[in-house]
Amino acid sequence: MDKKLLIKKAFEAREKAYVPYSGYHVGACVLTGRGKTYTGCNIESASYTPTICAERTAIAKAVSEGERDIKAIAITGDSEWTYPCGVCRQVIREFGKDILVIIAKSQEEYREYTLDELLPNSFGPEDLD
Ligand SMILES: O=c1ccn([C@H]2C[C@H](O)[C@@H](CO)O2)c(=O)[nH]1
Repeated sequence: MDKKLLIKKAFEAREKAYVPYSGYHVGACVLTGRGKTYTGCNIESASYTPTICAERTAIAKAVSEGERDIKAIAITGDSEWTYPCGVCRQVIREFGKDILVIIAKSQEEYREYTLDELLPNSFGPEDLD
């Protein structure tokens, strides 16, 4: 897995963030089992609540292209370390507990977690079997 490439793509996606209200830019890049990447940025709305986070933009792009086998997601934002919000953790969880979540401060400095570490004891699709 080319983690550096995922991080680079997340940084590029962050530049596309549409954030007229918060001014807070976030970028994400998903890697799938077939080796494909899908990027996302946050997209805000004048009525605020429809705002979609970068992570969910990237996941929506992957899934809507038929790619549900998500292996990793790299995230970068305007904080030194930008961690995914609770809603995004749950959305990532939908596609697996072992997904690698890379929180990137820069191209060189990043932290790695499994989704299960970020959202322990989670509720997921198996609960509805
Ligand atoms: O993990 C996160 C946290 C926040 N945001 C966005 C939502 C909103 O546009 C802005 C400020 O919350 O950052 C993300 O995209 N991902």
